[in-house]
Amino acid sequence: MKSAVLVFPGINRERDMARTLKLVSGHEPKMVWHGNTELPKGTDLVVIPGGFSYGDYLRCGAIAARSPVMDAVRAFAAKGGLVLGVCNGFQILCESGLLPGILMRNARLQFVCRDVHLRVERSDTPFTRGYNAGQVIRVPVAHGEGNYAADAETLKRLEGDGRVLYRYCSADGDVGDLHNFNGAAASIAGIVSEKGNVLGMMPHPENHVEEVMGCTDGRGLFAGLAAHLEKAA
Ligand SMILES: NC(=O)CC[C@H](N)C(=O)O
Repeated sequence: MKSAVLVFPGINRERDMARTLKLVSGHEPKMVWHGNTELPKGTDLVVIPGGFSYGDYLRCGAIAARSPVMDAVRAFAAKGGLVLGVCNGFQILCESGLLPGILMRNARLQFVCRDVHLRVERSDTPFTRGYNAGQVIRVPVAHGEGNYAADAETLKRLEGDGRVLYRYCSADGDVGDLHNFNGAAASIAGIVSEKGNVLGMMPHPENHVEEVMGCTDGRGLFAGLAAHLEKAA
């Protein structure tokens, strides 16, 4: 696995992400500054981490989405390269047009920082193959703008094409509104692009990968990616 972690001014989760990528895959990722116009040679996974790029001014991710490096990411994704965006990374992917829809302010207009449960909707993708379909995992969230929204036609297409990979739920997998803490359409926590190679998700799986973190449920996502890329290599 040859991953690249993008770094924008104000991003603050890039080290957590790099540490997890190394821990789970055994390979050190390359850190890539936003002003770069190229990705490191041989990159097979681009990761856009969480944080507060450009202080969340304008809208979360809106300014970072216009960075020079995003043209390289667009070209990489167009060729089928795997891209993972977590939290601010998901917002950047939506703002850059790599994923449909937007992340609005949380329904109660408050920043939410706590563990939540996610239901893994399918296991036959590079981003979920470390889990079983229907499995419930516990991961942290920390965001003010995670309320996923899209027009009715887009939501219908996402559902119809099986592009919702992660959904907010209760500890036993109930996806009722009660467990949809940020008001996201259809309790959406993570979606993939039409070709299935770009995933954006609001929760932080990279922060639940070791016993010392209190939970290892996030590990499956990275283990699955590493297994997928090793097989492809
Ligand atoms: N953890 C994050 O990436 C936070 C994203 C963004 N700054 C928000 O508050 O919504």
